[in-house]
Amino acid sequence: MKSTIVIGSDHAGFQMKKFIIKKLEEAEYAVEDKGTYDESSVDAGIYAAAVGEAVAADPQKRGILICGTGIGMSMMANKVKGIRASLVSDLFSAEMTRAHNDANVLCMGARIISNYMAWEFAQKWLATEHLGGKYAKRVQAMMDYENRR
Ligand SMILES: O=C(CO)[C@H](O)[C@H](O)[C@H](O)COP(=O)(O)O
Repeated sequence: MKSTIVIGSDHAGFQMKKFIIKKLEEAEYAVEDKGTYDESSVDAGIYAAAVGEAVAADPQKRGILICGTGIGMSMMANKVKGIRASLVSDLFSAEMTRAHNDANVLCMGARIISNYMAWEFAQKWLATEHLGGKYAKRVQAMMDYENRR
């Protein structure tokens, strides 16, 4: 069964988010949209936290966050315990952030890449499994550090 995708954006990412939701639904993913719901100016962190908390609460879910650059979204999402959010603007990183880093949230910048690039990266990210082995040990070390703090 396909993962449920929890998605969020600020005003700068709103149009790209609409495009990605349509593509996800066409690809038969269940989508939970945490907002924002129009192009009025908002603070991205609210939506990053909402998506991060939903993904942290359910390991079956994956998150996608879109703002102007993806930077603020990734910073905020990574403050949620259990979240490994990656800012991606190329296909290789989209693959590696799953294969090596087991990222559970994908962040992209609507002022950096096109809608079609974002969908290519999202598809690659969703289709790639974590490789486990030495990479799982490294991810676990990261999570152990988070849990000790
Ligand atoms: O990093 C960001 C959010 O935390 C963004 O790139 C925002 O989308 C960007 O800062 C929004 O800028 P605006 O001038 O308010 O449109």
